[in-house]
Amino acid sequence: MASALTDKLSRLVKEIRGQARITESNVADMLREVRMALLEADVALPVVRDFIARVKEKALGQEVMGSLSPGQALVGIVNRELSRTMGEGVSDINLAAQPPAVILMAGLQGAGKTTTTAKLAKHLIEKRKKKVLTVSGDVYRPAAIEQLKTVTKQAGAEWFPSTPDQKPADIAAAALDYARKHYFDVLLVDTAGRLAIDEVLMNEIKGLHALLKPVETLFVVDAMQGQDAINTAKAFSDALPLTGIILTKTDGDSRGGAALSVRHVTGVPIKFAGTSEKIDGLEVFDAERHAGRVLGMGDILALVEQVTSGVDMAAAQKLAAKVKSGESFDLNDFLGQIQQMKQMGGLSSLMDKLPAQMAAKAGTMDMDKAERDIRRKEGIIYSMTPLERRKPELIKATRKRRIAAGAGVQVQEVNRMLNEFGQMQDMMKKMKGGGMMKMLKRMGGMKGMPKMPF
Ligand SMILES: Nc1nc2c(ncn2[C@@H]2O[C@H](COP(=O)(O)OP(=O)(O)OP(=O)(O)O)[C@@H](O)[C@H]2O)c(=O)[nH]1
Repeated sequence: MASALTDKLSRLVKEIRGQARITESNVADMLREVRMALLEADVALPVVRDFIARVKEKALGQEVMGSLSPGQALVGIVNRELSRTMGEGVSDINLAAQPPAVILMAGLQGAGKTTTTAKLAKHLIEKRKKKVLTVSGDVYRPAAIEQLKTVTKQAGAEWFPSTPDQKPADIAAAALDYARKHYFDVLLVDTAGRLAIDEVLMNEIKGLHALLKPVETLFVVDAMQGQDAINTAKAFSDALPLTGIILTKTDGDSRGGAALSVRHVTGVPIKFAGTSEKIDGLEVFDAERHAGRVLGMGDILALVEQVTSGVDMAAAQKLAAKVKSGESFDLNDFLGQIQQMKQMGGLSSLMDKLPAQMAAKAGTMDMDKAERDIRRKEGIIYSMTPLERRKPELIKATRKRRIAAGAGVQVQEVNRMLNEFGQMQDMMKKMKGGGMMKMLKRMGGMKGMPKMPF
């Protein structure tokens, strides 16, 4: 799905290149694709509509900078707007209250509240150096209290006992009293999972909120939850003054569009993301990374930007034309290619941006070694005269020794470089195209990669 969208978008990026402005007509198709991508990622329809309208408003009439096409500029706007929407106000847990600061956890059944309560306890102990007490107000699911006890122990926090025959309000009051008397900094209150349509249970959690006056009321929501997330979030945020969202199960294979819907209707920040079932599987929410995932593009946008901003298009095209016309590829051209790659941030930086499956294939290469090798080659070429760069076959043994000394390498290395260069020249003749251009174009043709805009 992800690569299909990337393919579509990059095709459209290519189609509308060469126009100086973003207009209604040149981006209509692209916006349609973005809309489809968001719907496929389970973002709720009203949220998609609103989002597209905002992007359009931002984008229309915008001048397109430098070598970017309107399509590329638009993809950039979409991505930035998506992360801005999800990322604004992102912050750690607010503990600015007379201790104990109470944190109330709310959400649907199975959203991951109990697990997340313990993860949060661990986070507050380790990162904020707090003394943390947990308590379960879930008197409906018999195993829930025991589950919280077990995970609290794993987190290294203290657990306050409760039993299924107690009222949640009584449990909460007793826990709060205990936390005060024993100087706890934070009291985490886990609650029963409830459906928003269950009025009795919704009233119960409202009562808990009134009693505990929590500094944080966190809505725990499963990233795998589809279109319905918007209704759930709305009902919870109507009933409770939510202060933040924790998105769980982001390690699942959903595209996590629920995040955008939930953020949109509640207006509160997504503070953390659950990344595994384990106790340490909690991360501060990274809006940018999540935006890429919702769009299904990974770091591809960054790569497009890097490639298009780094490559001197004119030089690359000249080189391609030169080789195509049968003129020979010389060491000056080779040097030019090395320099272009450096401008793009070097090999390892390019590799970092590749989609996971390609990066895994490339992972067997020793990047540091490859980059060192390229730098040495560059040094060797710099020690040659312009004529030698054009016609390396003229280089005699004595000159080779001089060149090696100039570049600070062994003569064998100069020989190896010249041999490799010879092989490359042969390959170029066969390919009838520029090396770097060809490589980029090939990358563009690969699954999951954008077509290059030339
Ligand atoms: N993979 C993954 N699993 C998670 C994550 N968070 C929670 N889970 C799992 O989701 C399931 C439900 O989690 P619970 O913490 O029991 O959910 P709950 O909201 O307390 O459930 P109720 O008490 O029934 O309302 C458990 O199997 C957890 O291990 C996460 O971030 N990633």
